[in-house]
Amino acid sequence: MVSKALLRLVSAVNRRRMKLLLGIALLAYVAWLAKRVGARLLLASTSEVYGDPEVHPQSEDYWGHVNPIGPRACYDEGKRVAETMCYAYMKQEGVEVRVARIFNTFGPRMHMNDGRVVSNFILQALQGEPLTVYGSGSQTRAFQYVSDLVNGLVALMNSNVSSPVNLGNPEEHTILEFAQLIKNLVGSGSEIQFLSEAQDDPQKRKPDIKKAKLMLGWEPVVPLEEGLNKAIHYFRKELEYQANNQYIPKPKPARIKKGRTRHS
Ligand SMILES: O=c1ccn([C@@H]2O[C@H](COP(=O)(O)OP(=O)(O)O[C@H]3OC[C@@H](O)[C@H](O)[C@H]3O)[C@@H](O)[C@H]2O)c(=O)[nH]1
Repeated sequence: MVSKALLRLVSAVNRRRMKLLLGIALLAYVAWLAKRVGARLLLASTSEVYGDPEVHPQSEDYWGHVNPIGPRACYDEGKRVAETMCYAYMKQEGVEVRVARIFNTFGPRMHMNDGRVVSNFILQALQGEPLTVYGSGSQTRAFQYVSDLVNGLVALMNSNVSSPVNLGNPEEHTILEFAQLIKNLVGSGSEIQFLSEAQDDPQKRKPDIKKAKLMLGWEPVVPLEEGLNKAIHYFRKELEYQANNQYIPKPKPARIKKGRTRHS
């Protein structure tokens, strides 16, 4: 009876809400398991907990600015509640937790269908397709290479820092600058196509990594262009393996406001 009702509930929720519910249920299970076996728990949290920030750059003591009913809310609030649960388990059950707030990360072996800006732009540039910039492209991001993140996570797990720590590369660029950089690195003749802005898209994002530097002795070492060249090499090879070489990443429609497409 209960399981039928649960099945109906699960089938009624869409994928995003499902992710939120399953994420919370899984974390509760993992935290319980960590307590049982005395393990240290790592939460891969995110810069999305800061939402569309009113503080710049974002340091760990900033509480964030998230729209709780917007299209990003399931992800953002899911990660926020995951942090809440970790610290409740730490205080009440004595579970050791480490919380990494991970900023935009990229590198080889990203999924072709990932949908995030790095893989979209590289795949579009490699195939001579327009690079799809959402909104004016004046919003900023700071991208870290995957090996820097891995080193940061290892340092965090080996540390005694139980409060949240930002892991990201503070080199900040507008998305338009980023599109032009990728075009140049690929040597692509693609045009830049401006699409409607994504709803609740954070307008500025850059990690304050003073805490990671001081308490973990960590900072990113891979320059943006070097990391991008490695990612470009990877995607070029992947495309060669595609049967028809016709894969074109599509902008994520669910997060784009309805409106007319503009061309540069
Ligand atoms: O094709 C695209 C894709 C994205 N964008 C823009 O590029 C920026 C970055 O978008 P992404 O989807 O790559 O990533 P976001 O910064 O929005 O969120 C990300 O950041 C933190 C992680 O935890 C999340 O998993 C990830 O979604 C946004 O401003 C977005 O609107 C484009 O202009 N064109």
